[in-house]
Amino acid sequence: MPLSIASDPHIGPDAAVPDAAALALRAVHRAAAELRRGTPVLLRGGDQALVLAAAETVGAPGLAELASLVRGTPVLLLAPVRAAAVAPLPILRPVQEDAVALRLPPGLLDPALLRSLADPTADRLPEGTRAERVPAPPLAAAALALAKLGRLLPAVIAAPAREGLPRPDLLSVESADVLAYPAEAATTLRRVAEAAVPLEGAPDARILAFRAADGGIEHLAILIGKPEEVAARGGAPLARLHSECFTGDLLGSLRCDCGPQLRGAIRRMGEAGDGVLIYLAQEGRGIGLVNKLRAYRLQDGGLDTLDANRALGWGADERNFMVAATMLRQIGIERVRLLTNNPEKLASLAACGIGIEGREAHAFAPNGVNDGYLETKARRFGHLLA
Ligand SMILES: Nc1nc2c(ncn2[C@@H]2O[C@H](COP(=O)(O)OP(=O)(O)OP(=O)(O)O)[C@@H](O)[C@H]2O)c(=O)[nH]1
Ligand SMILES: [Zn+2]
Repeated sequence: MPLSIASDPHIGPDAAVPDAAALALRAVHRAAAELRRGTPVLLRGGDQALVLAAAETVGAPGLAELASLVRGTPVLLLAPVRAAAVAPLPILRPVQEDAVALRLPPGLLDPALLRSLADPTADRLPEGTRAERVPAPPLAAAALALAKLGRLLPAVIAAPAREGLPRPDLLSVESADVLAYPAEAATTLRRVAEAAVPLEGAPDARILAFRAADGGIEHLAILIGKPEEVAARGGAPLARLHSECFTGDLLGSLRCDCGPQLRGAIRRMGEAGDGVLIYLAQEGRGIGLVNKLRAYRLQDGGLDTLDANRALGWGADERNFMVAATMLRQIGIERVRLLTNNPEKLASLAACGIGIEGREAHAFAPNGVNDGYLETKARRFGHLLA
């Protein structure tokens, strides 16, 4: 039978015209993908327009394309902590701004140098490289936020767009849409697949996959027993928000406690009979696997897990727990007993409207490698040890 769009009850008469929110998500996701492949994009806000490319991915062709699209000399936008490392201020004063702009000496705009300025784990900066601080252009904060949405280092080369843009091949995105993207994307999460997957220690398990309209990676809910029925009876099921950790969850890395926490939560829910584990595609506390590996390099050089994130230009914890709250609500769970040691997780989930009926400690003994990491989580993130 030929496919008939009109017969699909989910596609109404206006379906050919995506609404403004869908267009905004689409534009941001496409723009982040352009940055990932080293292509310039146009960032607009009010009467301002910046052309930018990611320092980490841009090659010589991308830089030449950028130069043809802008007026003036491009500047390098960096997160303040990274800027302080490559262009220290003469006197120490508190850094207030979201982004710092650096002007590079003429003729020094080459991809390898940009990468060295952006990435504290890349090749050392050539001796005598001088970068001068200049006022950051409008939209600089949104420019860095867009790079971060692409899981790239927050480091972009940027200049005001030349008159007459946009060009048809240049992707354009609104700065307000970039800043609103994480919360907007979370509201569009929908269930797309479900199957029983018996697990060791919890044979009565199902996996539900949730996809957002942004085109991003799916988040998963692992339901053990019938937590939605516990909720329907007025109870608060055991719940765990677990952020993806490729190294710990899959490979059994000893650097962190994620593997034992993941399997321990499943075992505990299996013993209790019911529970829900939200498995968030927010690797490395939201910075992505590539940046987490960079953070590990910095930790091997003496920084702790928090300062390593900051040295890369990221915040200490970049996760968005609105995703978890939306998924829980769609499953029918409004109140939980949360397995966690992290007070920030409790506060964030509560701020997203999920009732916290109690906290269940979820600590595992150090393994001889992750001792410093656990100690840092307690001392600097305020993790509760019992
Ligand atoms: N950036 C960064 N991420 C890390 C590091 N070590 C582990 N992670 C990530 O941290 C996340 C694990 O955090 P969770 O276990 O969900 O949460 P938590 O903040 O430790 O709080 P708990 O609920 O008490 O476990 C995973 O995404 C890991 O990939 C690190 O050194 N740097
Ligand atoms: Zn881990």
